[in-house]
Amino acid sequence: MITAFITLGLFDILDILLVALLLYQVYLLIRGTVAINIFVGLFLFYLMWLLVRALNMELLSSILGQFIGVGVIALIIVFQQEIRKFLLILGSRYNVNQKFSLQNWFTNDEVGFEEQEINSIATACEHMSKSKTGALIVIAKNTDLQTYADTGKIVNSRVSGTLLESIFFKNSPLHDGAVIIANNRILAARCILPVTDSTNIPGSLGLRHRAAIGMSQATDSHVITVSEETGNISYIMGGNIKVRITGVELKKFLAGDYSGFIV
Ligand SMILES: Nc1ncnc2c1ncn2[C@@H]1O[C@H](COP(=O)(O)OP(=O)(O)OP(=O)(O)O)[C@@H](O)[C@H]1O
Repeated sequence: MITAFITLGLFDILDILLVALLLYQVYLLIRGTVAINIFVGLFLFYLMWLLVRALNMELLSSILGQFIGVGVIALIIVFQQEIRKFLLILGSRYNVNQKFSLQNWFTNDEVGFEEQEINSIATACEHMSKSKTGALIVIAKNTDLQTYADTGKIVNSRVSGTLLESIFFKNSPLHDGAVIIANNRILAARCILPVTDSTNIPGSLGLRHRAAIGMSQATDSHVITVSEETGNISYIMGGNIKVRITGVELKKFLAGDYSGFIV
């Protein structure tokens, strides 16, 4: 044991750091969800197995060992959704599709949000906030949102504040569900988003906000909500929600997160 510590090399330290980083990322991913309880349960189970093995309790250790033996498969089944989310975030953060796309190597036409479009989204949200018109707007980054757009009605129109307001107008046939903005266009309306299973969301926030948080966890897109009940504007990204923001703050967030961004 002591020898092992004495021969601790550079790669061992790197190994430990990488495992710590991995565990931290897993913690960030499952923090606030029911998965954290399962994770703690499994960890305690593993510690117990180590303990009974160290105490040479043959029978118990072989029974627990049987479970540990199929542990990896059980982990994949239990954490199926989290593993999917982790790979999705990893894939879209170091983006695969766009950074390495041949098109980017040969063309220089970055399609970012123009200030005018950011302003029109923010102004529409301000108007809807004043009139207490509920809204749910997803703005794509790297992740392809076509599967989500397919759950609604395709609009495929230039980003316009007036159009956003008309879509969410209470009597409009498209007002229910979410609008998805991608590639600088309003791609679809009436879309259904995945609802988060996080347990640490204030009870005052209903399904619209839970769907916005869920979408920001499942993809790298950022989401805006306007509450029908309070008129509050919220900005959601990576599972975190900034509630009660002003139109000016919304413009600032959008400008920071999307200006010059290849969408
Ligand atoms: N999974 C979902 N995907 C897309 N839109 C959804 C989803 N869930 C709810 N919504 C939209 O949110 C609307 C309001 O839902 P709800 O009142 O439960 O949410 P809320 O967070 O309390 O919103 P508000 O503060 O506006 O009342 C629904 O009518 C629907 O348009």
